[in-house]
This record gives sequence, C-alpha cells and structure tokens, in this order.
Amino acid sequence: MLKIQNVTKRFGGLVALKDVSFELNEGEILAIIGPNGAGKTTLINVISGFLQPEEGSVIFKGTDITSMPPYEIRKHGIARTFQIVRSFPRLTVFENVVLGALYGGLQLTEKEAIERTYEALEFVDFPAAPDTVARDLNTIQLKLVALATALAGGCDLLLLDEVAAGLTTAELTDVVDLIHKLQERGITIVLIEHLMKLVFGVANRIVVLDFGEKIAEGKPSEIRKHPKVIEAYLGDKY
Ligand SMILES: Nc1ncnc2c1ncn2[C@@H]1O[C@H](COP(=O)(O)OP(=O)(O)OP(=O)(O)O)[C@@H](O)[C@H]1O
Repeated sequence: MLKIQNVTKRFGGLVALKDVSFELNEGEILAIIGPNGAGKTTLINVISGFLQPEEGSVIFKGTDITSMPPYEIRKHGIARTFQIVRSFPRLTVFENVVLGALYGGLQLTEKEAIERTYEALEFVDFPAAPDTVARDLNTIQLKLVALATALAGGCDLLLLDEVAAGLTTAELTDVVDLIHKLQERGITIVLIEHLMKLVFGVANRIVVLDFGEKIAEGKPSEIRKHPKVIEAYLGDKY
C-alpha cells in the first residue's frame, strides 16, 4: 500500500532520515519506534507532505506522492494526528469534525458531511456533547476529536503520532480498543510510540529507527530480541 524508498531528509548538516526504505501492507498496524530524535516524526512529516525529502520517494497505492502538498495527500486518503493535539479551540467538537469531513479525502455534500461527522463521533465513542467548545476539552477528548476528524474525511491510511502520550491507564485501554476497531474497519495504521506496552500489544510489524537509520524491521517477537534494538533502545526490560 505504501512504499518508502531510500528516503533521506536533512536539516542543514543534520541527517534526520538516512536512506530509509520499507513497505506497508494494506490492513496492517505498523509501529515506528526508536530513541528521541531518531527521525520518527520526520518520517511521518515526509509521508504526509509536511516535509519534502532531499532524496527518495513515497509511493501510495502506486502513485508517487513525494512532492505533493499535505492537502493533496489528504485527498488521496492519508490522514494524520499530531504529537501535540491541534484543534480549532473556539469551534465546537461538531464544527471541528465537520471541517475534517468537508476538507478530507471525500467530495461530500453538506448533508453527507454532517452524517459522517455524527457517525465518526459515535465510532470513537466521544464522551461529551458535540456542541462542547474545543478549548474546554481534556487530552483524551482532543485526541478523540482528532481521530473523528480523520475518519469523517475518509482515510485509508492513518498516521498516529504518539497517541498514548498524556493518557491515564484506563484511557490507554480505550485507545488500544479503538486502534483495533479502526483496523477492523479496514484502516491501515502507522503509529509512532514510546510506550512499548501499546506497541507490543497492537503492532503487526515494527520498524526501528536510530539516528535516522533503519536498524531493524520485523514482527514484535523478532524486535523484542533483536540485539541492535536492545542496545539502541529497548534495553533488557522487554
Ligand atoms: N524542523 C527541524 N529543523 C531542524 N532540525 C529538526 C527539525 N525537525 C526535526 N529536527 C531534528 O531531526 C532529528 C529527528 O527529529 P524527530 O522529531 O523526527 O525525532 P523523533 O524520533 O520523532 O523524536 P521524539 O521521539 O523525541 O519525538 C532530531 O535531531 C531533531 O532535532
């Protein structure tokens, strides 16, 4: 579904991604892990068009999306969430999500956008009234709005940047259930995560970055015992 081919991204003299290649299969959950500064968010930014790589290409369903702007990539069915959750703080939950529906990957009429908004809020089991103003939401509610926004606009590939950060243990359980529910709905997921409990609980495959380089790729059971990954990131506690 997605092919990352020899991607290199530099910030001045710093090589944030160095010749990174891997493939993503339709329907799977792929986790990208690695130490702070390894290049995980940079990779998500490259896939979603927020950054252009100096070398290499990103192919989505056979189309080269490398030089496309984010809004065009969104229209191809790739949605993302951010490490620091963003919303329009003065708009209501409903208004935030309906904007996602109207400007996502589908050409929706107003009526369809409204229907998809309610359906997406129901899917994520949004716990507050849709007319709640976004600035009054807590962390988990903001994350659910971001997920509903992605869903309402239609997405085949969802990129989740540290979705677990700032959540309580109970909220985390709900998010894990939701990630499984998204997969059952047919959505392919790439997640960046530091919380290994979540990674090993949901990922079908894992790519490991260290100083911008891919040092390992494989099933969770393989990654757990991979010597390079243990040395660079996991230590001996997993
Ligand atoms: N816009 C930028 N300008 C300059 N350097 C940047 C920029 N964005 C990222 N970097 C640098 O690139 C490297 C990779 O950063 P990135 O945010 O992708 O890492 P990460 O693996 O997501 O880290 P974390 O787990 O801490 O979020 C880091 O050294 C970072 O300081």
